[in-house]
Formats: sequence, structure tokens, C-alpha cells
Amino acid sequence: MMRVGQGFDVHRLTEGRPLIVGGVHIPYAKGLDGHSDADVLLHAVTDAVLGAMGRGDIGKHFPDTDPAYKDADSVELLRKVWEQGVRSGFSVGNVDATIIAQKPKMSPYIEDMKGVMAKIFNCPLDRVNVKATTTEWLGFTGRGEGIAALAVVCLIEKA
Ligand SMILES: Nc1ccn([C@@H]2O[C@H](COP(=O)(O)O)[C@@H](O)[C@H]2O)c(=O)n1
Ligand SMILES: C[C@@]1(CO)OP(=O)(O)OP(=O)(O)OC[C@H]1O
Repeated sequence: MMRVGQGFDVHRLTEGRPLIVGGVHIPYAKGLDGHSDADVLLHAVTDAVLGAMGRGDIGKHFPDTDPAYKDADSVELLRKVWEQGVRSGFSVGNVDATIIAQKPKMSPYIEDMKGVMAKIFNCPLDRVNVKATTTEWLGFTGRGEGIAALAVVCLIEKA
């Protein structure tokens, strides 16, 4: 059986934080603010995986009131969620995600982001797709106040 999940996340851009998107460090004057490393893309993908499994959302599994997750590496959070997926007999059909950011240019880092996720999911690289778009200077992303991400995940459940 196939199961589909979707995820969406937003984090504010602020000075004095590293910019980490899709598990990749991107040189930029600002970074994303959050309780964890604020990796907006991996959070959207994590929510999509949890959605497909019918297991709530990232905040339910890793509350932002828990000091254990302060500055947490979102690669590790997705890895933990995916351990549950593997235990439940799921494999990844495909992942498709979009980063919504006016700046910086994401295209040089997209192959590395795909690699991070393919490694976590133990799946071929061509099952993971990452895209980026600006919002043509419109809205909070266009003004550079934050970055958003959307993700859709298709999981295959062993019969
Ligand atoms: N932060 C971003 C945004 C976009 N890209 C790439 O540029 C292309 C054009 O973006 P538009 O918003 O003008 O459609 C887009 O298709 C991406 O390939 C990017 O690398 N980083
Ligand atoms: C990941 C968690 C936990 O550290 O914190 P944030 O980095 O603030 O991210 P958010 O997207 O609000 O998701 C849920 C949180 O519980």
C-alpha cells in the first residue's frame, strides 16, 4: 500500500545564526532562528513523513519546550523519525520538496541536500527531489524575513 504525507514549515532569518537547509551549511549573512538548528527543509520533510505514517507532527515528537532539542541537528531528528518508519516496514517511494527563499541561491547546494536525505532514507538519489523558488520579492519570503519549505512524501508499506 502507498501512503502520502505533506509538510510545511517556516523559520525567521536572523543575524548571528548559521544557515542550515537540508542538512547543508550555506554561507550567508543570516541564519534561521528556532529551538533546533531550524532546518526548515528537513522539518517540512519530517512532517511529511510523519503525516504519511499517520503519526502527528515534529513538535509532538520533539517538543520545542524540551531542552534536549535545543540546537538539535535536524538530520538526527529525521533519522529518529525514519527509524520508526523502517521498524513499521515502510520504504520511501519518493520525496519532493520546495524551498521558498528570495535569497540565497539554493541551486549550488541542492545535490548535497538530496544526498543527505537519500542517505537518511537509505534510498537511491533519484527518489529525492528538491526545488527552490523565490516569491518575486513578495511577502515575508520576498522581503527576506524568513524561509519556507513544502514537502510531499510517498511511502510504500510492505503488505
Ligand atoms: N532561493 C532560490 C530561489 C530560486 N532558485 C533557482 O532559481 C530559479 C528561478 O526562481 P524563480 O523564483 O525566479 O522562479 C528556480 O527555478 C531555482 O532553480 C534558487 O536556486 N534559489
Ligand atoms: C524542531 C523543534 C524542536 O527543537 O523546534 P524548532 O527548531 O523551533 O522547529 P519547528 O519547525 O517549530 O518544529 C518543532 C520543534 O519542536
